[in-house]
Amino acid sequence: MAAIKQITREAIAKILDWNSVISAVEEAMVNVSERRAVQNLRSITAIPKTDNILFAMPGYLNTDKSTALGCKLVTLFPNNAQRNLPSILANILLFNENTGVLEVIMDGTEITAWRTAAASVAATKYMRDVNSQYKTLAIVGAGTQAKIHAIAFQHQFKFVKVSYNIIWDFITLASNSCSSSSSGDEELVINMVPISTNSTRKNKRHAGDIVPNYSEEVHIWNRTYKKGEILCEELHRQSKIQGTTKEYTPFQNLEECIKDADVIITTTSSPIPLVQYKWLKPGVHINAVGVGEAVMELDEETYKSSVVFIDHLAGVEHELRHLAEKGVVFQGEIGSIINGTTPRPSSGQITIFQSLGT
Ligand SMILES: NC(=O)C1=CN([C@@H]2O[C@H](COP(=O)(O)OP(=O)(O)OC[C@H]3O[C@@H](n4cnc5c(N)ncnc54)[C@H](OP(=O)(O)O)[C@@H]3O)[C@@H](O)[C@H]2O)C=CC1
Ligand SMILES: O=C([O-])C1=[NH+]CCC1
Repeated sequence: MAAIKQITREAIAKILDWNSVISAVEEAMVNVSERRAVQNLRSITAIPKTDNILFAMPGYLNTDKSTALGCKLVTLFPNNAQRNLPSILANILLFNENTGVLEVIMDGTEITAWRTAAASVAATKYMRDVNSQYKTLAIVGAGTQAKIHAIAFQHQFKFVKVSYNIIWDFITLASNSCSSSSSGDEELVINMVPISTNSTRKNKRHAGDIVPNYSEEVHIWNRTYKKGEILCEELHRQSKIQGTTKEYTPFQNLEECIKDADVIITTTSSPIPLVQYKWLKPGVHINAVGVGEAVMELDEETYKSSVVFIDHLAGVEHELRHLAEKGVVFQGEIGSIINGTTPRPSSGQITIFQSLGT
């Protein structure tokens, strides 16, 4: 038998890019919904007297483009941060579908991180109106998923509101002479500011100059505030290197963090609800990503007052039975919105993508 090919985490990380991962995940979601992909219930082995879990996630795909028989094995060890290891570690095994011979073992840790964020991106794109404007993104948590979601969402949606001040020589704030327009996902707001009060004068700005202000529109709340602060600094540094100068703000208070958000992403292992319905802005979209034996990031009222879509119906019926028993209705899979068999929710409704994973 031929040697098993091994693909390392570093090799995988080099070839991932957002456009490819997002479109592959969207295609996978459609394949799941059209039952071209065989995705059985995953097995969950909870290790007694710990919070640790081993997931086995087998699958088979047979489409015009590709066939694959594989199994992802994932460990969730929530206290791994103390050991300087990721909480989620994954390996993917690929078999020859004619002989059953194991051909490839690839590291799945990076793929799991990117795939999960790409699924939330796809859900946000398809559950919301195509013309939605996104100004404020709030992320709950500051671990691996929080960081990769921040990067993926900035790639896809650009959540930063840019306002421009035009410097004037005279005081004129007549609103009909202010112009406002939008381009893409960014909002352009032109404010007229009398030059006598504009501090940029000492920097030799001239009347008529347009001065960009970047407002801080990515909010991050974390149980351990310091880690949220460190993540914000890291994301800000990275965006500066890329020349995009985005701002990320850490919050001490969760309500303050999420109350103005257009999109919220929850990425924690909290066993008690963090997000409360009474704090939410009408029409907000939530991607609920935290998953585990007892994880519950949104309160019951939020689920019951929202349109809830998921990634894999059978998996959700099995693993989130407790929510269904409380009356939470799962409307369908994201794949069925992407392929056009289910309409996207109407705007104004609070929407939730409850992610389980694959
Ligand atoms: N849906 C999917 O497809 C996937 C889901 N996941 C799930 O996403 C979640 C995050 O994973 P990952 O980012 O890798 O994990 P990390 O360990 O990197 O981050 C965990 C985050 O959860 C926070 N947290 C843990 N316990 C609590 C609590 N009781 N109350 C509030 N916050 C808490 C931590 O805060 P602090 O810094 O204070 O410790 C930290 O911000 C997990 O539940 C995981 O199972 C992961 C991959 C795929
Ligand atoms: O998709 C995935 O790999 C996981 N979902 C929940 C924990 C791991």
